[in-house]
Amino acid sequence: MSINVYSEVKELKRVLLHRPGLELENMEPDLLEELLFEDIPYLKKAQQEHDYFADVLRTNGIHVEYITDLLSTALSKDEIKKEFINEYLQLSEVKNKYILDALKDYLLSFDTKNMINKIVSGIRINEFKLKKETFSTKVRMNKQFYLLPLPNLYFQRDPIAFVGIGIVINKMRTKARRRESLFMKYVIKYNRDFKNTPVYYDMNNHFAIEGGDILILTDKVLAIGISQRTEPEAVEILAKKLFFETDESFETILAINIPKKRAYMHLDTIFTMVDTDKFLAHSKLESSLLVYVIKKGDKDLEVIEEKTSLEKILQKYLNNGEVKILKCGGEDEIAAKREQWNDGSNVLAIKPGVVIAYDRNYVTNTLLRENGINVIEIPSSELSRGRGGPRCMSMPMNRG
Ligand SMILES: NC(=O)NCCC[C@H](N)C(=O)O
Repeated sequence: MSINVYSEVKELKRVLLHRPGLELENMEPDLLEELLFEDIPYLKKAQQEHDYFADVLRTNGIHVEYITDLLSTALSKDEIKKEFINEYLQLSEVKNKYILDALKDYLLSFDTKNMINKIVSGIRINEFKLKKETFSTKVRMNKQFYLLPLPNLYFQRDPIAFVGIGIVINKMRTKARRRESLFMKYVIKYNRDFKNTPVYYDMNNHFAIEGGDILILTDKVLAIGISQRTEPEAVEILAKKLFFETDESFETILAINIPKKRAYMHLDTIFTMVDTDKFLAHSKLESSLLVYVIKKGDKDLEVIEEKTSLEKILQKYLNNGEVKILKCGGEDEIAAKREQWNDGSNVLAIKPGVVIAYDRNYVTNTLLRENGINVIEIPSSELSRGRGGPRCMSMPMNRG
């Protein structure tokens, strides 16, 4: 099934996930801030919740793929495995030659699937002994991990984005997540099912962009958050690529300037599309917005600034007078803050008007239902501790 994503809400046919694993158990309180977590999910329950999510998708006829399986197929030959490990260790900034060599040997001692699991879960200092110890290895090893875990990998929305028939391989803003994009880079390069997928942005670019900031509103209009994680230069590079170097149908990018703070981490933390004319947003979103409208000019990008309400801007550029924005938590201020904290604004549309949402955000879910949206709830005690919802946990590859 080819890559085809020209909408946020059209029928979802194929989606990419990562089932959380031992990487969650390699977090401890002193590492949380660096690893972008506020709490430690209980792995067994997080896996049950995630399996429930995947089952809901399958029950609705959606083909679920796991990133670790796709990578495992891509790393089918020894020399590709070695190339991947080299690049991964480089990105992990392992500089000491003795440690580097030991890590390469250690990783290559596993079969491909277990090697990938090791890379995701992280490698503790007490897992193996170095053949040679020196002053510098001693100093370097005065910590808990050779390689830190990738606990955010279950948020598959962020390291990449499928756009149209192509892929944006993201340069992640934080060191904690930078290595995640490498997984898809190798899938595109070496997994034959993906060999014709054009790459619209590469992780080697200097400027950060994350998939949670990229929303495909229609086949003509994208919304991209300029956020804590996505820089304007990256938006500019992507806009030029899409408009001038591809045959994609996109004509307009609404670059939405959102507050640069954790509570507004990505555009999809505060704003998701639930139907062709309905959106769900942070209750305080509208007052704080400046939107740059980027269009394809004759030779260069044309940019104008819009400062009216987001509803009006969407009505104008989606050419749809009916656009309505529902507020996370409704009119109850405490519920709005509580449910926003638990990713109430972050739902995944699987068809126009049908969304998957966390069960704990019941005020928002009721409001959605009152507005004609069919809400499928999934359990959320543990998954929500990573500060991402159903949209963050999934990367659509095909929407019909
Ligand atoms: N698109 C999203 O908002 N993804 C959620 C990412 C949460 C993760 N703990 C992070 O801080 O990157």
